[in-house]
Amino acid sequence: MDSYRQNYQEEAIYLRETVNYLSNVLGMEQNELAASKKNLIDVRKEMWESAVHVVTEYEDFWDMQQYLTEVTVQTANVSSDSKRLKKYQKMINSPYFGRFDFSEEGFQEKEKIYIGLHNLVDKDTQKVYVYDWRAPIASIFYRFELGTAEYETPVGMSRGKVSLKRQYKIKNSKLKYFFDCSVRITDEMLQEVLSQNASVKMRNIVETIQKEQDVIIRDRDNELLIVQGVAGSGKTSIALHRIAFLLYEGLNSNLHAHQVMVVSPHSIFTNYIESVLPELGEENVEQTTFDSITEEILNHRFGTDTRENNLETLIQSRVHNEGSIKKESINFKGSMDFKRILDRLLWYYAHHLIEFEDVYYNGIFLNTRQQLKNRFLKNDIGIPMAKQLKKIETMLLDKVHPLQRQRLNRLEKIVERSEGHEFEIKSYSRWLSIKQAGNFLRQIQRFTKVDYWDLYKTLFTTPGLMTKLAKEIQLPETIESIISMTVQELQKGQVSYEDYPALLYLNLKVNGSDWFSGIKQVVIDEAQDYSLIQYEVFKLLFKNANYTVLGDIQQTIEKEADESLYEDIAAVLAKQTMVQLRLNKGYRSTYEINRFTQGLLGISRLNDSFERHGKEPKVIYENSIVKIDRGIIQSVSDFLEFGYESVAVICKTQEEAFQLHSRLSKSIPITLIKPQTKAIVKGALVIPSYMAKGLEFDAVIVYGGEESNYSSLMDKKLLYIACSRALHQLVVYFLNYPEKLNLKNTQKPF
Ligand SMILES: Nc1ncnc2c1ncn2[C@@H]1O[C@H](COP(=O)(O)OP(=O)(O)OP(=O)(O)O)[C@@H](O)[C@H]1O
Repeated sequence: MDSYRQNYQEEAIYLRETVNYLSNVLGMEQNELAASKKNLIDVRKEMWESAVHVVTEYEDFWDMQQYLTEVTVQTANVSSDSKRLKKYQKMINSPYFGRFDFSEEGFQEKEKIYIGLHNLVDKDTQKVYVYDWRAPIASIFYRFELGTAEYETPVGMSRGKVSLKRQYKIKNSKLKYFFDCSVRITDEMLQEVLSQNASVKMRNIVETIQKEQDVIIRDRDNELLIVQGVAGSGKTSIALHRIAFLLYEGLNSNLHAHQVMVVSPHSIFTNYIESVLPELGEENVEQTTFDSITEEILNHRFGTDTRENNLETLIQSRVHNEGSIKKESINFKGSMDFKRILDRLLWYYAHHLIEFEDVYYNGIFLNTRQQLKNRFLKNDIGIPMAKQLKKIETMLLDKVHPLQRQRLNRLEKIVERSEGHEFEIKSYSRWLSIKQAGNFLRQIQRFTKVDYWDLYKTLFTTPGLMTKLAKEIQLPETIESIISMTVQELQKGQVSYEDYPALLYLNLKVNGSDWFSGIKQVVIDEAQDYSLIQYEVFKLLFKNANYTVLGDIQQTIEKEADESLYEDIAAVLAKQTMVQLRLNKGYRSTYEINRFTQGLLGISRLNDSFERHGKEPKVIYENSIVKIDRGIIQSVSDFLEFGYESVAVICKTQEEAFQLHSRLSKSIPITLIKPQTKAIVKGALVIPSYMAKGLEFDAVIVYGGEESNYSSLMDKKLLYIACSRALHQLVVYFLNYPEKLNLKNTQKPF
């Protein structure tokens, strides 16, 4: 018998043993779940039949409480039993995907380590059938070639030798094939995974995690992990696998899914990634977008301007002068300089703009204005301003309280003497007393109430205040235009999108925040899209959290940014330990598409890309829109016919997408993706470039329009983002020849 067949037989036997054990476990788990469900029903029934339904005495309450506790315990049992059952059900289809043989230093025996989605251990014999991919020893599989290897254990590094690495394809509990990979996880498996169709949901990559990705996933030493990764390098996938890893680790350190927050760019993205963790056997974590944080904390006070609206305005108005002021305004209002000005505004307000008054109650002296001011400014423990002022208000009201009683007595005497209220002396006096107390409260609230919105308006509407506060800070040359643009908007009662982070910052500084204080881990994807003030807001919101921040400088569109952004982010978040890592290899697109997209940005030294080959991208230019439309319709039909499941026609703006969709939809079924869209569907769709960020499609058709459409650097980045969404095929349509873009592979000269 040749060695492959012999190995095959051995592997088939091991798989059978594993599946048999799993089937037994599944049977037991099913029984346990059935038992715990029955217990829950019994307890509920007993509670309904025996416990009192109306609590009248303390004993009733006690009785009820005991039932409720029992119901809670049984519900938790059902939930954990069904979670375990699901885990094993998922495992039985494919219990493991990899193996390596490891001889640990100091031990004779060679261990066969099988790696799968979860641990599988025989409770009686302690035999480990499968190790969870997140277990410390499993890191060897992802990081080491044949030969010496090491992994971290709670008592230090453990070293040894790897003598075999093997990968498996197991489906429906049957071994399809396996192969040995002497160097690293072979490209063969990765080729197969990457050549599949794109899905409307992101998938897990646990079988093919690459070494450099594994380093990021398993980092435990740093409170802040920053990753710069090129398009398609796996940043989002890794972020999610990292969460799964941290939750696994968290079994000991008590990290739970509800303590993890993923900040996503938009709700389509939220929907796109939400199945990965459940696929990995973990509960879904909290997800939010900056826009929903804004809405929630600012309590819908300023309308509903969204990031998408803002981008749309910015991209469309670029050609006009207001575009550049708008851009300057966005840059300035998101900068650390502006944050410093806001800090000074808060200081200035506290020291100069709160008009404390001497306080009397019915002629009785309570406090001088100076006493109140001193008390307010002596804020050793940094209580937020609004809370500090509230304390002063409470102190004054406490002083007034006993005086109010005396005042009521006096009022009763006065009312008694006056005409017209003989039969309502008490109630009328009380009414007078309440009215006077209200007046007193309004009087002190002239200085104890502070509104972050008033503060912000003051900054822009008080002549010279911005310059005064900006001492030694370099204001933009266009500051006067920015101020007058802002004042005009404020006068119309409008608040621009770029004002939101500053308003949030002021709000959180003035009122304090306990909104997300329970969050222990924060993942910020598309990190390049947030301004430094937004990071200041994150820092105030997620005070007690560690951060994983992932971005790609090449995909920045609102502002000019370089890699110093990451240093700035690190400075803002100010964590004790941090590391910055890079992912330079793109996995999403074919080699040809990768080369093309990088050429768009004029990158001379091309980033690495995984060598999966496909067709060269095409650039087609036509001399009329009608011909372009006809071409797009043909391309969409060809791609769908070929078997691609997702074909995206990417336009620069929403406006363009809308127009194009209304023309195309007369000839083919095609979906328009709008800012309100919550989820991507299969088939053909039209989508604006900035909404396609983070997503991917089998084939991408870029509607280029006029060449001038993509002439500025920001536009080129939009084009880059659009093109880098393609997995297998890319076509770009232009109206007339795009001279300046220096595109290769142009076809169809007319
Ligand atoms: N190790 C891997 N094994 C299999 N697939 C991978 C691997 N790494 C990345 N991929 C695939 O590459 C594609 C891109 O991954 P992902 O979206 O996470 O990249 P990204 O860096 O966030 O991209 P972008 O910045 O362009 O949005 C996905 O289809 C993902 O499944």
